[in-house]
Amino acid sequence: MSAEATARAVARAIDALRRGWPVTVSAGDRSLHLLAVESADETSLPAFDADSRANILISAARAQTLRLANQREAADPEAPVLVQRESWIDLGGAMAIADPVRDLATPLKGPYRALPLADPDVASAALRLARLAGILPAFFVAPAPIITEASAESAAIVAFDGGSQLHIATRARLPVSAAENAEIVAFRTPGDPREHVALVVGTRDDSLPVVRLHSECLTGDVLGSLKCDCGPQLHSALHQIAEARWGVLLYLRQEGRGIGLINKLRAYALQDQGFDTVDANTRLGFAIDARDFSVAAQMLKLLAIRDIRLLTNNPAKVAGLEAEGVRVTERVPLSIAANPHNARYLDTKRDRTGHQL
Ligand SMILES: Nc1nc2c(ncn2[C@@H]2O[C@H](COP(=O)(O)OP(=O)(O)OP(=O)(O)O)[C@@H](O)[C@H]2O)c(=O)[nH]1
Ligand SMILES: [Zn+2]
Repeated sequence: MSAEATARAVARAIDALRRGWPVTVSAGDRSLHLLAVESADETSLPAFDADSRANILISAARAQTLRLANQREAADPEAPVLVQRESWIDLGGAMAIADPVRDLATPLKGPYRALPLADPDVASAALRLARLAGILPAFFVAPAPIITEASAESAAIVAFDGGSQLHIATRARLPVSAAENAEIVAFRTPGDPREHVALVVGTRDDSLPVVRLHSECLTGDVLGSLKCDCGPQLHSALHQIAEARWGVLLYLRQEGRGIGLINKLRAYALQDQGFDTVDANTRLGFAIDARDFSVAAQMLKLLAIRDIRLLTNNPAKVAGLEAEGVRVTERVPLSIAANPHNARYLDTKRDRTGHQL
């Protein structure tokens, strides 16, 4: 299959997962037939697994909270773990395994036992697919081969994130309140519905552009959430770029550090229970930061920009760009005054995710 065909297969599998349809993830002749726990219901589950024998695939990070009786601790929080299906684990029980927000309300049953995984690479790709679909990383695994709605290859799922075949779809003048002289450039990847954009501000010349990589935050960017610093960072970045000779704001559709809006809001519900932003992601079964900044490097390349001054407090953004051949000649900090609602979040970024101010 061509790269575009395999990417399309991944897109179909993402769509199927969100609709609650079973999918197959495979590598060569090794396959897992899966039904997402989050989108399963009283009709789809018995159709998928008539004898209630489907084991449940989750990530190591989530398994750690569930305290599986015989699990060895995995170094990788996103490593796959297969939980043995016990007779008392019905759909509600599976949801309690999948969704940490319910941990306080549903005192967890147990003990849970881990089973050996025959194809950990295929299972890992399945967990990654759940993240791309913006659902909880938890699946029923069919005990025997079945026919599913969509089938994706594990290598294509891994490649999907990188924005292969990214291209400029269109561009237009877009005067904004921070800068009347601006142009919006829209990017597209076949098969990936996330449309990233760049706002090129000012008139390009030989000087180094000031660049900001901004990951989408609906709550902060649009609703003015006080829980994070995204909205003020977005506006401050636009003004700083406008004050420079020229520059670019890349608006990356990586809501919730790449776990999607609904999973981010689940992380907020966990923060209401007392967990910080790092532990909330881990309890959901995700990495602390699931973003891939190589797509930003590709966008810069398509804009013919190689050397930049980068507005950020996050060294991972500098490293992510440099690994893809962008030269960050200077990191310019972007600090925002704290408020009572985001002070802990900003402290956590400084203390636990290496942000520098
Ligand atoms: N999962 C999760 N995502 C969050 C949370 N708070 C904010 N975000 C997301 O974090 C991203 C904001 O990160 P950025 O401002 O781009 O980058 P950063 O890593 O903080 O680095 P800077 O460049 O220093 O701002 C957005 O996608 C937000 O939706 C949270 O508590 N949990
Ligand atoms: Zn935010």
